[in-house]
Amino acid sequence: MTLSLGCIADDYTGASDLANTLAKEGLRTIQTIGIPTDDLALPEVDAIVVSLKIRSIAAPEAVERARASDRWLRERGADHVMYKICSTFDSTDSGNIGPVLDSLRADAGETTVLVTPAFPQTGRTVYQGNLFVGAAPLNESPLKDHPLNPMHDANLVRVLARQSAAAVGLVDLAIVARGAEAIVERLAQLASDGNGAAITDAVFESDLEAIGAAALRQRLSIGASGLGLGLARGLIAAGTVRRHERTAVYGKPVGGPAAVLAGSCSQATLKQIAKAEQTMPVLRLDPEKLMNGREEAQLALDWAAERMARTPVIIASSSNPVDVSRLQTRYGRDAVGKVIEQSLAAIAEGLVERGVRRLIVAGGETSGAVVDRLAIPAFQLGQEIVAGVPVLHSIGGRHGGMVLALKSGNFGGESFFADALAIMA
Ligand SMILES: Nc1ncnc2c1ncn2[C@@H]1O[C@H](COP(=O)(O)OP(=O)(O)OP(=O)(O)O)[C@@H](O)[C@H]1O
Ligand SMILES: O=C(O)[C@@H](O)C(=O)CO
Repeated sequence: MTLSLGCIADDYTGASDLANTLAKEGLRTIQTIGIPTDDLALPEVDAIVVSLKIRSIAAPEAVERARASDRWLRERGADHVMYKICSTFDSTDSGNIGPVLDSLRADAGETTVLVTPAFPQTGRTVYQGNLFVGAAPLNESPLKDHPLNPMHDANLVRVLARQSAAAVGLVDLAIVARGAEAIVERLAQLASDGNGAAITDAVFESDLEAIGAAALRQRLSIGASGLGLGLARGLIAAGTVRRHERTAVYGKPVGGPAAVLAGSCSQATLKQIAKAEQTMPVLRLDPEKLMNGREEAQLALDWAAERMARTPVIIASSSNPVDVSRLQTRYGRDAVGKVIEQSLAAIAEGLVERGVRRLIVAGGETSGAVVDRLAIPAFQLGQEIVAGVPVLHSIGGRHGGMVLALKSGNFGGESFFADALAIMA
């Protein structure tokens, strides 16, 4: 297999978001969980998205995993590798976007790496280096209260410069609007001024097309699904890849009981749980009890077992920002995140042992913990549920065919869970 595009995603929901975009744009794409073992049979594809769980771990480990994935993708023919980050630039002053950028840039021998988290389909736009979530600057959006990486600065030139050893410049919208050649020229100018990275403005899909065409002249780019759209269109326009309609991969419906696990505390997920509560049973876990032992997870499984033959069930740890911050002050942010993720992963395993084969997970870190626990090696892309969230069909793994949806915390409308269940046969 010779890849036309290699991608590394810093979390699993982000990976399925990107894989969905690439498939929608006509690239035959699969999502792998980490670097697959040699014995995993993969179909012929144009792009692979290697999903990592490195957004919130220590920077040196994140760097090591990203570099290994980059080497694996390039050995399979990928001339261009995109590092997929969150469209809300989720990170802290110690990383991990900057440190990964520095190391992949050195490995690729790149001068100035193009960086843009813009994804207009979900309301993420970048203007004069400032990231907007809908109409709000990043630091005024719900991301200011994120449990793991609260975002307090919308100016990405500043944010990235705090994390990276490289100087960071800007390719502004006026240049982007002039097209790919103007972007390439600006990158060359930024390189000669000593910049190792360039935050790139984008508001419309046409901006992303110009950005994609310019980025393909380089070996490395960093961004969210909007950049993926630009790269995919660029590869097709250049004739490197032939456009493929997304094919049905599903075979027989897997059927059986269905469940939703939510660890995301984003406002979107909180609203989706509240809406679903009107039509299906929801168990709200007590996070304090989860911190203090295993019984809460066992009780959740017993609760689900009584109901799931009749109806899909939702089990959620999600809380509002005040309760999240109270728990974190008591036990520490990392410990809380980890314990709750592992509790939800244990519940997922128990549900699957009890026959669940259709599973929706809300939250990137949560999805990572669940998919790792279930040891699913890769996914083929199914139908899009909403922008950024596809149906995923497992490839390999010890539980046979499963259908999953890994929902980024902030994605989807209020009726997301019911909508997803309706198409996850
Ligand atoms: N009640 C709670 N109190 C504190 N932390 C919680 C609670 N429930 C879940 N968490 C933790 O909050 C974090 C949520 O992160 P996760 O990535 O799963 O969701 P998200 O950030 O909304 O999604 P995404 O990364 O896709 O945008 C996890 O580490 C989870 O364990
Ligand atoms: O880019 C996004 O917003 C999502 O794919 C994501 O990465 C959230 O975890």
